[in-house]
Amino acid sequence: MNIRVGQGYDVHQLVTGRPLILGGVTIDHDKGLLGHSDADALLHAITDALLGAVALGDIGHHFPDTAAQFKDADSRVLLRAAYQSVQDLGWRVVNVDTTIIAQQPKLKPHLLGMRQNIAQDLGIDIGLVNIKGKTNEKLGYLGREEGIEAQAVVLLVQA
Ligand SMILES: Nc1ccn([C@@H]2O[C@H](COP(=O)(O)O)[C@@H](O)[C@H]2O)c(=O)n1
Ligand SMILES: C[C@@]1(CO)OP(=O)(O)OP(=O)(O)OC[C@H]1O
Repeated sequence: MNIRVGQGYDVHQLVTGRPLILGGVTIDHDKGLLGHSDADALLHAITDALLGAVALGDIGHHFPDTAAQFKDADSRVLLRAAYQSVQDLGWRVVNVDTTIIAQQPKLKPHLLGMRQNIAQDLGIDIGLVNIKGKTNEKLGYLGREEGIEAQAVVLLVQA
């Protein structure tokens, strides 16, 4: 059986006047993430993990932040497109494990919705998608609520 592992990371700045979107869920908060797209750091980390597992580069290579077509893009669309490229090479996701590092807000009430979105976009059972929320114990730029970081690991098997 052929298997592959992929790892992804993303961070976006938290600013006023932007919506906070993580895992495709819009979270009520006084600040949101800044980016060329909707700046969904969690979905970007998963997208990079998928692409990384099959040596297809990274999200910026496939969806450049210089391209007008990706301005304010829905990161679920980018995730699905990246996963299609992975599937076209004969691979499918076994499971996804992720961590979001956010000093605020509390993510726990939103995790189920995020998992549902990701499971739907990858066509897998929700039990194969995990999201862990962490503060940064008030340390550094994450602890000062200047940004939110996400990390992801995916396992693929040859379909
Ligand atoms: N933005 C966050 C951060 C954390 N949680 C939950 O709180 C637990 C404790 O977090 P620490 O960073 O203090 O270890 C964590 O395990 C999460 O369950 C959260 O929901 N949202
Ligand atoms: C997604 C893209 C494209 O809209 O823009 P951003 O929202 O800035 O996100 P980033 O994590 O820098 O990833 C790559 C970009 O090309």
